[in-house]
Amino acid sequence: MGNILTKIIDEKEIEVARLKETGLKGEALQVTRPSLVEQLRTAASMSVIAEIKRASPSKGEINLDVNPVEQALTYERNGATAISVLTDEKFFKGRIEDLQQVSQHVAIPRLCKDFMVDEIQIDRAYESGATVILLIVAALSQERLQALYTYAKQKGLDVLTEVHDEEELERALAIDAEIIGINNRNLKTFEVDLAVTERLASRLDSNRHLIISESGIKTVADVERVKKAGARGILVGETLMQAADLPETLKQFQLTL
Ligand SMILES: O=P(O)(O)OC[C@@H](O)[C@@H](O)c1c[nH]c2ccccc12
Repeated sequence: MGNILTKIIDEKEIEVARLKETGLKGEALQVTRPSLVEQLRTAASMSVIAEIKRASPSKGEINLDVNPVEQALTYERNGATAISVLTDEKFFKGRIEDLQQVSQHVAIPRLCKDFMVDEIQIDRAYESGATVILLIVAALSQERLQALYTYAKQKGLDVLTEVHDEEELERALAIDAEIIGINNRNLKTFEVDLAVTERLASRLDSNRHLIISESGIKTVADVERVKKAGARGILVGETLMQAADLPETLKQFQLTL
């Protein structure tokens, strides 16, 4: 306890209370909503979920001046499977408006990357054009995990269920999660190790579960490594936000499966 994840979750509870007071728009953006599951299942090459990430608690500033729409369009043009938009303001310097704008400009799936603790955040993500939400197993009781998962699926959203160790993986399997994100970064200590993907993916049937390796992917060798472990997709933020040649880097990561 006393780690960054607990701190973020405490902050989210406050944000949710505020959100409930203000209320939502009550109308969703009229945008196409392609299925990420479908894309992952049929892809012949490594799927890249490319992230819009200005800053993070572990790295500080990453790219504060980014234009989210321009960045998302570059991702889409160069073969990204989906766009991940960090919408947390306090710790990641994102905003929900980034997701709204990106959703109006790209046709590929959009992941609302935030710390979901309440249904109202899922409603807001949907209104803002998301097609996928993230659920972090470490941040939720089993009961809340199940409830939020069911709620999101009922709205037609895909769910990326994030795990970091064996116990969390068991909990993800218990709710029958289909897309499993293995986070190489420990959200409590910030330590990054691609061996986490290797260890946890070896416990999964990669035909049944869609495995996404998340965080710390920097080189084509890293992509090779998680591909060998059974990943169908990778979630990449920092490396793409800081790439000297973004189109080239992004294309290189799309290894044939
Ligand atoms: O910038 P990286 O190391 O490529 O990581 C991207 C993504 O995996 C990371 O942003 C992330 C994974 N899970 C999260 C949960 C909350 C916030 C952020 C994350």
